[in-house]
Amino acid sequence: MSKPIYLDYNSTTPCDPRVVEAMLPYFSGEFGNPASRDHLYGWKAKDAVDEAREQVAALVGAHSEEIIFTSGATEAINMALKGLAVAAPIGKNHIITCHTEHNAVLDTCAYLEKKGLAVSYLGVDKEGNISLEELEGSIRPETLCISLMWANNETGVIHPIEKIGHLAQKHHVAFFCDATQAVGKIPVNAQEAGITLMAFSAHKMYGPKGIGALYLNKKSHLSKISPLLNGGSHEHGLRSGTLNVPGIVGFGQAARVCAQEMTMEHINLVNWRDKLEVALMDAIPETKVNGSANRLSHVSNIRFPQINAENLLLSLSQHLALSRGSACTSNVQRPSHVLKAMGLGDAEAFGSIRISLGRFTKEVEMELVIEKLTAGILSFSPTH
Ligand SMILES: Cc1ncc(COP(=O)(O)O)c(C=O)c1O
Repeated sequence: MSKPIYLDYNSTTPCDPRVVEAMLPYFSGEFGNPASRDHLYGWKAKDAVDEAREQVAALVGAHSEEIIFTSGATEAINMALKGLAVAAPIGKNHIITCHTEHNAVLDTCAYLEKKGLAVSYLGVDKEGNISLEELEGSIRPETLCISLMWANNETGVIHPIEKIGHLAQKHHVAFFCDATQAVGKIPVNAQEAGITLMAFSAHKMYGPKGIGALYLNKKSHLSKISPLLNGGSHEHGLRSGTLNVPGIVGFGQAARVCAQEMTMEHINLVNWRDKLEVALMDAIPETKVNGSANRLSHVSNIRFPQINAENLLLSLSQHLALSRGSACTSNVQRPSHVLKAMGLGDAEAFGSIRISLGRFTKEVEMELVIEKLTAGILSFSPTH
């Protein structure tokens, strides 16, 4: 039986074969610990980590010493927000974020609220955009940090990052950005965007799972954080623990390939994504794209009238691997908090699916996707 067509690249991406090839020697032959300073095994591992750090830094407009390796974006987000809160000067105890952030940010903010910090949550309009006026009006003398994502994982909607960075600098507030869905997909330059700290993850950009990074702008006094993990003083004392050398090498290789190929990928994916949307809107009346204005080229969050996305995707699962939004972490079916924040009702949110294309999507697959989706949706329609 052939595998279903994978259309869930925002959840995770397959490791690029070039990434796997680069990683393989570091599991057994070159197994050294980069912290071993007294022999060749350690030196070779350190050289590989140094090179990968440079590759990752180059992709995001950073210097290599500004990259701290973590186990993924969730850890980097916790490290940034909790680390800032612990290291904050007395009286700096307010964070500004947004209702449409990933749960890694929202849950960390909820934790910090329980610890006594104040958090302001910005709303979004029906396209998923924040208001810069609301953002600036929310900044208080005690504001420690603005935490806003680069691109949304459910809709692909892109925030005006440079303008947010400018506001943060104007008011001397740290700007933490969850750039997990943007890095490797669109040009990201943390320094030019005025970002103080930034989280991202290898498995969203054709690298391995279990490795990510936190960018810390070394020039900014606002980037001071306390570590979550104490131990061997790895990563400038900010993230102790023996480094995941194969993962780091894979991350570096993934960054190198993305830097070379992301512009071409964008051109293909935006074409196919748009064709898909037009075909679905033509075939099924009242089909609407959620957050269509300014978004990543490979993402479509689309809603159909009178369907239940969970049932639809289950019925199509033999042919298509699609998702309802963010990967489900519980058995409870709740409407997407992102779509609700954009003003959708429960039924509209439950009737929405996320299609995310990627590097290994083929143009010839699009016909089958359109055919299967259209037939599936029409078979659920009560008038059919
Ligand atoms: C926007 C965003 N932030 C954070 C994360 C968490 O990333 P990781 O799986 O590397 O912890 C994800 C993954 O779904 C994401 O999409």
